[in-house]
Amino acid sequence: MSFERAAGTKQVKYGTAGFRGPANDGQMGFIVKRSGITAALRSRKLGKATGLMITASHNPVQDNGVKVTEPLGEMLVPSWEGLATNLTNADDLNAEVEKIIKDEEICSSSEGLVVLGRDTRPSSSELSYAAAEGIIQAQSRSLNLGVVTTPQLHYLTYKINTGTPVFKLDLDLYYSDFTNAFLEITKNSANLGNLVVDCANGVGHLAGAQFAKRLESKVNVKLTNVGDGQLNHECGADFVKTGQRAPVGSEMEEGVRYCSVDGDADRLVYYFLRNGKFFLLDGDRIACLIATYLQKRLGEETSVNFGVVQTAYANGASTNYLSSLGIKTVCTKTGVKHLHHAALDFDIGVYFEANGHGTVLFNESAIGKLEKEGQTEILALAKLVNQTVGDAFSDMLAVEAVLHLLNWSIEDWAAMYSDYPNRLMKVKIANRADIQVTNAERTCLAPAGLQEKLDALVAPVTNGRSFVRASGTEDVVRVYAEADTAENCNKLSIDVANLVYDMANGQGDKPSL
Ligand SMILES: CC(=O)N[C@H]1[C@@H](OP(=O)(O)O)O[C@H](CO)[C@@H](O)[C@@H]1O
Ligand SMILES: [Mg+2]
Repeated sequence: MSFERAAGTKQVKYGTAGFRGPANDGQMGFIVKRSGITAALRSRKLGKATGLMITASHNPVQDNGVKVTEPLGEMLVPSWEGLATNLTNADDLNAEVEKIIKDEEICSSSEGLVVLGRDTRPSSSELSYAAAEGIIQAQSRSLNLGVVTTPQLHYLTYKINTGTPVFKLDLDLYYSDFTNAFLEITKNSANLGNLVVDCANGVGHLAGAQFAKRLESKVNVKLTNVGDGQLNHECGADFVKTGQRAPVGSEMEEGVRYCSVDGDADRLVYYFLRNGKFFLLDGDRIACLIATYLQKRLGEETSVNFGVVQTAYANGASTNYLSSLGIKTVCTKTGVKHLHHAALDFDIGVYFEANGHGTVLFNESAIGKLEKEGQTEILALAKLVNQTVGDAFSDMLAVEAVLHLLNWSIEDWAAMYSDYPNRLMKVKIANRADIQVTNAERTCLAPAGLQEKLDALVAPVTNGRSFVRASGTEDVVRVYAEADTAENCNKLSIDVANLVYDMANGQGDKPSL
């Protein structure tokens, strides 16, 4: 694999999920190497360690990708996304690096530190050499964690910047922090029963095995899709959420809780058999479960300001459920960095994308108020969630803990509300940049006139809701529709998809179900 960029190579853009693409078309080597340079320069600029994760998450095994992490585990700041894009597309790499060093006033004698991790894809190991090459070239050291989940990389990057010495940085820190928090919260509980975890044939099986062993006294965890099949193929959180069905390898039984993580273990969805039928509990439900718990425990007199952050893809029934309880909700653009940012406006911000990516953030003021109000249980929960980023395993432990604390079965959780029938479609158009949106992606500005026509299609449909936006990770326009019945929902989504196809230079076959 070459780590150099050939002149004239097509331009790439650092997007919602960093850089992603096929692992074997000759591009990913230089993209990852140059991301190593970006992460190193960012580290030198801040005088703190940054992180670099090689993964393409839920994408097929042939793909790969790379993302840079800020020192406290957040996603790369937007201004540096632009620098990452320029650096990766530069014909003259040295000149671009010099330009960034000058513009960002990076001290020439500074040295960076980049915490490096990778998933289990066959291409990831070689790509980590590309990353290391870039990091060294940019006058920095790399600390290679080897094969880790994305949230483990974020968490350990955070740890190294908050006092843990490099020589003590170890995955055991991650496992013990979260298992200790779980054991503390559940110390008075009996065994919590059976939980089957689909590991998507990815890196999650390593984390899953550790948690299963460390928590065996409390919950009987059984792992499936542990690397014996193809990564993300007919399994994993994305497959289960999109297809609304169980992954391969799950002969589902009544009375058992099931969950799936994705290829890099930062997304989680639950499911179970309800009256013999598959029933999905997605990111919206996880957010609602945690918010319900917080509201019950905080009570009416609390000074803690908490709320839930969603995107337009959140099922309308979940938003209605939260507002019926008087819980504040905010809608942001798609992409966890937007949700994370909005969640910081609350003392306790619960944020989840419908697809199962999310976490709960507790700010300093929340911790102070919780201590004053004697909320030891919620303080224990704050230690159980990985606040750096969405983390499938920490979220799984949080769900298990909250169900226990509420004394709820998975049936009780499912009974919170009934999802409105919904459908997500993809439409291929000549240039997806032609679709311009605003209002947290719920209103389309261009092409001119599209929104008015879309409104006219939605107006007659009971509980109808629909919006369109260009994907940040695929070359498609996404069409979302919701309605009172599956039939109305299907019709609305097809109508809106055809509207986009007709008004925005649709390519290939006309959309159909
Ligand atoms: C509808 C949907 O699920 N969109 C996903 C998807 O983004 P798009 O911009 O829609 O391609 O990938 C993102 C990165 O994983 C994730 O944050 C987001 O929720
Ligand atoms: Mg992922």
